[in-house]
Amino acid sequence: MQVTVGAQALHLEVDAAIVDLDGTMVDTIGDFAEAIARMLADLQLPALDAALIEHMVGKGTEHLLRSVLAHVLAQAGHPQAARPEAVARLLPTALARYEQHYLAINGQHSALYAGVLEGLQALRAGGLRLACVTNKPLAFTRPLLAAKGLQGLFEQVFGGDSFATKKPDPLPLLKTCEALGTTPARTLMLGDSSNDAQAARAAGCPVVLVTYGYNHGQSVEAVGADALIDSIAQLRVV
Ligand SMILES: O=C(O)COP(=O)(O)O
Ligand SMILES: [Mg+2]
Repeated sequence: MQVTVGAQALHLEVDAAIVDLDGTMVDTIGDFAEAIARMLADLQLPALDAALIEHMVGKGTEHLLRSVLAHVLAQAGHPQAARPEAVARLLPTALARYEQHYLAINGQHSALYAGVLEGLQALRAGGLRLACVTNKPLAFTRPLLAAKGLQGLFEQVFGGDSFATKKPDPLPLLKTCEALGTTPARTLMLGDSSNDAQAARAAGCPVVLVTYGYNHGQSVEAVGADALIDSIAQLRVV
């Protein structure tokens, strides 16, 4: 079917859409900040400026916690040469504490972006098939989708630990197309960051990015998506 993008001239011939989660459907920075704050307190490490978290989200939990620990140690004046070793030493406990805290607060400090529910429901009603592919661990993803009333929209849900690699590697998108029985060329990637765009390009999927997400704190203008939208409700099946 044909999907139009707001008032733009672009028409996409697609059968399905793969939708990213953090920064695209749900503003989860508050959840990340809370779980990180509790983890750092457990490890008796100083707190992190919450504004920095947005720049570190997008490549999964381990990458996030490595970035957080490196930053906190640097702030505390830990010598640079010894930092990788200190991060590696702290990481297993940090991961365990973080996972426990994240699961306890999942969804409580996060909110759906405007237009997500209506936009996705309209796409579904128009016959577009939907899958969710996130770099978030699956154990965090399913309860969050349920808490925000999104779970029924998706035929397939995959997390950052569902496959051998995460976005920006194309494998999660290729595997999702396989699961849906669609071709990448007719499967739209809808995301908020360069990870989504790079994965889509490498897989051969068209890609539309939202302008309000994280993208490592940088504008999505330069990422090279087929289109940018301010709301998922701008996508329409015609
Ligand atoms: O948890 C992350 O690192 C980001 O997840 P996303 O792929 O849903 O943006
Ligand atoms: Mg995202």
